[in-house]
Amino acid sequence: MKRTMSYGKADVWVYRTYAKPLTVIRNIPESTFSGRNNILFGINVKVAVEGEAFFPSFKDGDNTLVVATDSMKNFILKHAGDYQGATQEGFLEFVAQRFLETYSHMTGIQISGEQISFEELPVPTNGSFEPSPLVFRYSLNEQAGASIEVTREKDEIITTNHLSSLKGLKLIKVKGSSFYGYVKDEYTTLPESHDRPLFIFLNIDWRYSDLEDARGNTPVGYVAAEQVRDIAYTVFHEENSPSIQNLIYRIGTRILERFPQLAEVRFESNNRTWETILDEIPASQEGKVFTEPRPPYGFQCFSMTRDDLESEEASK
Ligand SMILES: O=c1[nH]c(=O)c2[nH]c(=O)[nH]c2[nH]1
Repeated sequence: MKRTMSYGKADVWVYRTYAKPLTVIRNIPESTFSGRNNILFGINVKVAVEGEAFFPSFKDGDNTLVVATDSMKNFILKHAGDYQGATQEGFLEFVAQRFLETYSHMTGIQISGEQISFEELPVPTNGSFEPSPLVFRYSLNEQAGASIEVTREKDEIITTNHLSSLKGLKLIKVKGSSFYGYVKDEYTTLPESHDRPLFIFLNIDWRYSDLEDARGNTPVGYVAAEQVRDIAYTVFHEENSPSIQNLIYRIGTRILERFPQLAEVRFESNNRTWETILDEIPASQEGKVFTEPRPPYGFQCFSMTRDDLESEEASK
């Protein structure tokens, strides 16, 4: 069995100003997103390096070949200035390739990032409002993520894995969700609900058929996390859900329909349905009062490929 052995640096906060803008995005009906100006390109990077050459550092305390993780941090930051592209995926792959080119005893790099989002702020400009090109607001909302694996094989450096993601999307739908018809046995205490305030946390991952689209180097090939977010909330808005399981299936179907360049979509959802405290408020048409649910929470995991889409279309 292959041993686990890697080391690296996490929480490498990279802020690059005036990176190449991300333009030419595929237009989809669910989203007004048309690109990122990348005036601020911020990523929290984690890198892990692999190589048999590091074994003596673990076994014998021999640091001869150890590249200090502090130097890895500097390496990442320095290369943020050299990156010519417009996407997180492209940047991470670029850095990983440079690591293998620079240090011949490294054989594999696993690198991931979470984009730090800075929101545009409208400022009065020529009689209306335009986004300030100078001041941005740090956002604690959902984030775009990416992970890339690059390996040395003989004399070649190849990218062996990639995944893009949207992390921590939190959506509440105040009515129009149900959950009933499930198994009833001696363990069941949950009342059926025909209209619940459905609060969900979503992590969505997607994989491209062709990595060149993920790099952002092909016209309309890149799928922005903002567009995936917009599809997720639009489907939630449009359709009444009988369960989170079915909701994520429908979101996945829509994502695969809109983006033929994707091979796979994966979900991890959390059920954070609010607890109802007051079902009716006197003198209010339909107001209620809710609070946070008590732990524990439920979750769903599901992955879909284009085969699911084809069988979905065949059954229509
Ligand atoms: O959408 C849901 N799916 C479940 O499987 C489940 N189980 C549960 O208790 N509540 C819910 N909600």
